Amino acid sequence: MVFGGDYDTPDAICLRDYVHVVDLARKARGGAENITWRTGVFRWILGFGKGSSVLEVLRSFEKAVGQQGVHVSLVVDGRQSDDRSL
Ligand SMILES: O=c1ccn([C@@H]2O[C@H](COP(=O)(O)OP(=O)(O)O[C@H]3O[C@H](CO)[C@@H](O)[C@H](O)[C@H]3O)[C@@H](O)[C@H]2O)c(=O)[nH]1
Repeated sequence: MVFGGDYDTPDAICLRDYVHVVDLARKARGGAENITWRTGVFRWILGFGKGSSVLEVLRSFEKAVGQQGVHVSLVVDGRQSDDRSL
């Protein structure tokens, strides 16, 4: 189920700045190394710097596992109440 097909985006689907879990882990480790010599509260915002729609992510998934013949059927439903696109 894709939530919302009426966003002001190229394919009308909500955008997020998705980050690969390995990149996230690397940055988290880098951040942890940094705080060993600092005090206080720190906030890091991690992003790839490019938005991708839920639809693009699903199509990329299909392509990545395409040799197994995976196809994701999509149903576009209404937006989730508090969902906002990039
Ligand atoms: O079955 C699904 C699941 C998600 N989505 C959409 O995919 C996008 C990403 O959804 P989700 O993975 O739930 O992430 P966010 O909405 O970005 O929320 C995450 O990021 C928020 C801000 O950091 C946190 O508060 C939430 O707990 C955390 O889930 C959104 O547009 C959803 O509407 C769908 O279309 N279908």
